[in-house]
Amino acid sequence: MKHAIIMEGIAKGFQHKKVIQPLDLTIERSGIFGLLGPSGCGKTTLIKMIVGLINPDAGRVTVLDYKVPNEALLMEIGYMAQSDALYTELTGAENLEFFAKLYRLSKKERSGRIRYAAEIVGLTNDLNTRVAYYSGGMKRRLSLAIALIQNPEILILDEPTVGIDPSLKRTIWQELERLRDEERKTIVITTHVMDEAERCDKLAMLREGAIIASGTPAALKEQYAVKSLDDVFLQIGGVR
Ligand SMILES: Nc1ncnc2c1ncn2[C@@H]1O[C@H](COP(=O)(O)OP(=O)(O)OP(=O)(O)O)[C@@H](O)[C@H]1O
Repeated sequence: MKHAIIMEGIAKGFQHKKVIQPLDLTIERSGIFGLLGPSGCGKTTLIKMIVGLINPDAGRVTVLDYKVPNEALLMEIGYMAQSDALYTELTGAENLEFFAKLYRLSKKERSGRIRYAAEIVGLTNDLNTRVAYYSGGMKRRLSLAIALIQNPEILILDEPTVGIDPSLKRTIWQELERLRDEERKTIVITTHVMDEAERCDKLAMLREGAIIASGTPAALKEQYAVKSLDDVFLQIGGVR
């Protein structure tokens, strides 16, 4: 299987407003794919359709050869949403334990995966604190740890590093690259941050629900004859 994600003829509207124009998108296995575009262009809507959280009005989504939605796929997708869905009355460790159990990991697997995920997001020393006392950034990090917990084939991360300090951001990116290189994982991220976009293998740029450019960061810069992805972004976001 060459492609992890195939979207064909996908369209979506909310209350008569077209949010995703009919579009096709394929995402290869084992790579980091970035979705870029101005606020409100439809990035989150698009990834929610990959995860199976919302149904497209038209078209078909296939993930790892399964037609979405599919229950078996839940095990294979780690999803970090933009808003945190955490149990604030529980500690960080209890949240991780809860999700690890949901994915039916054995006791031994659970403790190993919790240790790993907490380490990656720098929460090892805060695991026994109730999430109600976490800062915004700590909650984001816990959400990322939950996305990693069952060791999924595909990670879908909606602005994963917002509110995360530069040194931890570096650790997280190193781990995403390791997951791609050593474990052949597929990672899809949305971002507004251009240095992150530079690290993606491929990008799709969205505007008003349509993909208006896609390719490697280098190819996009060449296409728009500019030196930085910021300039590509500005042209796409600004020029109509
Ligand atoms: N459930 C909904 N009901 C109505 N409108 C919605 C709904 N979800 C999204 N929208 C609208 O769809 C458009 C695209 O939203 P979406 O969240 O996909 O954008 P985005 O590119 O992820 O934005 P951002 O970068 O700000 O997160 C917006 O105009 C938004 O208001």
